[in-house]
Amino acid sequence: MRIAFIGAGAVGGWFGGRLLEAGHEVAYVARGATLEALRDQGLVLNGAAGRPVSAVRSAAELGDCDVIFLTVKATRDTDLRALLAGAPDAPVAVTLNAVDAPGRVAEVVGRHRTWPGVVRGFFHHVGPGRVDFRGGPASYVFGTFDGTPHPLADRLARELTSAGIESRVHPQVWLDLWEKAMFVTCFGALGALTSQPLGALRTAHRRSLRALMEEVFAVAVAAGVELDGGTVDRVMAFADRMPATATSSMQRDLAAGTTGELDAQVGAICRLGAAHSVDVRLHDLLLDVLAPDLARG
Ligand SMILES: NC(=O)C1=CN([C@@H]2O[C@H](COP(=O)(O)OP(=O)(O)OC[C@H]3O[C@@H](n4cnc5c(N)ncnc54)[C@H](OP(=O)(O)O)[C@@H]3O)[C@@H](O)[C@H]2O)C=CC1
Ligand SMILES: CC(C)(CO)C(=O)C(=O)O
Repeated sequence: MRIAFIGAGAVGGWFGGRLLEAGHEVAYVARGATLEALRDQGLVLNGAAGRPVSAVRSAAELGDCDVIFLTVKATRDTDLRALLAGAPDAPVAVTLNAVDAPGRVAEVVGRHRTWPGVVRGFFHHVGPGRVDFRGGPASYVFGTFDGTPHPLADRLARELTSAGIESRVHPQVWLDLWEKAMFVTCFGALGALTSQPLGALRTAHRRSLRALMEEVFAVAVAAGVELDGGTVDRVMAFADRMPATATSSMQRDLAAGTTGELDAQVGAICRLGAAHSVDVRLHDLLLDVLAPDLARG
């Protein structure tokens, strides 16, 4: 397959690198030092030798491809319309940790071309064109926007799995998207507040972690997402299985002094809570403490 990635960071770098190793044609939209590094040294996974890969400045330069992965972060500066301008007419597989990201992509390319998806695994962008995998499942669960089967989606799932990224098409991908949000938003924000990794959050701060997840559950249900009653237990059990030293990318961004995806993750829960009259006071408090400017709008 010919697969494009908009964003050559942790997730885009790892996924593209594995697909390259499996013999697929991969092209990146990148910028600055990452663009130069990809052109000069190729893509480096876990410190191995660089693999040559195609890299361009904009989606309009990509040429035909089967699927476009959107692998940028959902920060306040992320301009999806600009990133997708002139992109080839292919499905856009979304990897962003933000429950409203697929809807925003669909506003640009249409629902028929938007595949919401969920990445699991701990990927680190360790330098321009350099990515490390630091454990977890390395998986991608995705689906079409309305759950309609699509042969190309089935093929992508097979090819990703053969390339070492466990993948499947989920007929109700929104359930998984919210389940992932429950994990990453709660552990990332609580981790940022306490400056602790997952191991401490699921022990010393277990009650708070669970209470945050219960707020996300209530918002999802109020928004019409039919999560089952065992969801919070399942997400806590997932948190128990992940590495104790794990931190979320949002937590690391906050520690580095930027708000990163705080608005797209915590802010989204606050906004949806307000829209559906759900009490999300813990999320409101986190936003207020971690980024008072964002909380004030
Ligand atoms: N990292 C992880 O383990 C996981 C991340 N996720 C989610 O996946 C998404 C991507 O995260 P992650 O890969 O960690 O993020 P990274 O910051 O590592 O990668 C994003 C990349 O997008 C690039 N980018 C941003 N804007 C542009 C632009 N206008 N043109 C070209 N390139 C651009 C950045 O470039 P530059 O380097 O120049 O800033 C960066 O290389 C996020 O929503 C995250 O929450 C989900 C599961 C796991
Ligand atoms: C926590 C993690 C690694 C889980 O996959 C993640 O999604 C992130 O860091 O953004």
